[in-house]
Amino acid sequence: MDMVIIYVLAALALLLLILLALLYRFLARKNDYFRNKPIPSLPGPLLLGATKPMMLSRVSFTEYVKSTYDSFPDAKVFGLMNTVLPLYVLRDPELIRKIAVDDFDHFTDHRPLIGADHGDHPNLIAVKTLYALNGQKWKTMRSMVDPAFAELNVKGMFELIVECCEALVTHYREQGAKEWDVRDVFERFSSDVIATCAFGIKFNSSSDRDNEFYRNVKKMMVFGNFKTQLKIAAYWFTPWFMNRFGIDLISQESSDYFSGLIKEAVRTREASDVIRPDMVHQLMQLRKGGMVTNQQEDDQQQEVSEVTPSLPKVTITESEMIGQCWTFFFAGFDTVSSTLTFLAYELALNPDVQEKLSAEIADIHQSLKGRSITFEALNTMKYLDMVLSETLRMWPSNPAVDRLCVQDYTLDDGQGLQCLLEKGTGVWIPIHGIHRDPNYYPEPDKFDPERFSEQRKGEIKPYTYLPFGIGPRNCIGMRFAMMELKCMVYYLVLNFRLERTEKTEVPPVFEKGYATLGAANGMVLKMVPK
Ligand code: HEM
Repeated sequence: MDMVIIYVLAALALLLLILLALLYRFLARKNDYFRNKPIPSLPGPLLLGATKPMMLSRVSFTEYVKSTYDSFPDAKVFGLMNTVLPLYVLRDPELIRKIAVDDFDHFTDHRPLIGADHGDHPNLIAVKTLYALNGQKWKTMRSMVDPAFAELNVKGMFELIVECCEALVTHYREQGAKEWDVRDVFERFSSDVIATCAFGIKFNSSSDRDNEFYRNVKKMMVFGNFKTQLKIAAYWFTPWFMNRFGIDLISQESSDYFSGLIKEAVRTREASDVIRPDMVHQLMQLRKGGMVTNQQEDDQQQEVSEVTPSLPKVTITESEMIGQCWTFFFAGFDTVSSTLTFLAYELALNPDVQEKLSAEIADIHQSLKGRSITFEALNTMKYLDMVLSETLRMWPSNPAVDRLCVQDYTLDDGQGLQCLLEKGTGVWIPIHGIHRDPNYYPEPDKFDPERFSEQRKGEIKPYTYLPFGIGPRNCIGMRFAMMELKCMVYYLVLNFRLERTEKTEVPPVFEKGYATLGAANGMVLKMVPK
């Protein structure tokens, strides 16, 4: 009897060994993906691939993109394994154009970084944001929300942003000349703008420092903790499982709080006919009116118009509406606050640039004779635009953007390089590497807004300046972001001189791991009221 048990156990152990060996062989083959490709590639261990240092949070995403970009100075494209996914890293601007613009229909999707909308579980919100949607659902949603980000509608939100800027400078002026962690200053600002523009509620997080909205934002926007990193890994490896069981990136508590705010705003407005020029209003209009589209109907939410049956009328559901307001968090919180943080840092380190910008702002302020800044006046400020453009070149908040290949594609540079990109593989556009490449930007580590002057901006090679991404899937919030950033910089420089202190970390230390650009230890600067 004992012998039987021993045999069974031995057989099971053998079976396990065989399974492990097969798994090892499968993963090893996968990891060897680029061996027979006509392009160079970066080696890496099984499972973590060449992205190991970033996945183990030993380096920041920004540093990782730069070092890998520099690994193959003569290659137009190279390969690396991002965990178990083969990624083609495009170094050549022409190939970037081909993939992200000309042949976009082969690369319409993102990898499932924060989940993929395979089902319609009511718990899931992150996967309903525009960034996470893929395929036809993305196309339909993008064309629906596009008008909300058009110039006229963005301009409608200008006054709301001015109110946030004025509240911020009033508070910090009252504190006198003092050192501040400007990352914290701008995160509070970013949160107030999202509250007023996307959720329809006013907060002043500079003076009311412990308000519930900001507290909830801070709780939610922590992506570095173990639990969240584990969820992100699970979205990559088993997106269908996460969706099937409704496991969202956002905790249930945060989801309930923010969704509740939007539902409440909708109820109040429906009851009172109040019109506020914000995103809730835009999306409510969309819900009421729907949108006529020629796109294929593959979505339960599409209704066929009675008048023109061939043109389905698409409306937005409540959970999709909530998802689009959430987009502001995922896409517009860190991006805006980190750009402002690094802009303030550069102004403190480059007093000549700060002085020139201050002079332009003072001129405009004088011409307004004490009135608040206007949308039109802001857009006449050329030097402000140059300073912001240079900040976004040196410090793009998204160091790289990705695309997922949805149909086999032959990459052809027209000069002998031909390489098959299979469906399911990924593509990276290494923005930070390109922006710091001396071939495109001489002295790339120098903060020099003159690169974007009327005389010199023509020297910038097409497809080498990509802070907002590229092609039909670029940043839909670009206009909104530029307005928000410029408005804040106007008020900041009008009211304060920014100074470097002993506590200012030069160069800055970046947050480690797979995250957008962020100053790990904050960014201490002195704000001296003028
Ligand atoms: C400094 C500010 C910002 C920067 C640098 C920035 C940059 C980017 C980049 C690089 C992408 C990916 C584009 C691509 O893959 O080609 C993106 C996507 C996106 N951004 Fe922004 N962004 C900023 C602010 C905002 C704001 C304020 C919003 C407002 C909601 C926003 C909404 C979005 C959305 C919805 C997407 C996904 C678009 C899609 O997949 O169709 N962004 N952004």
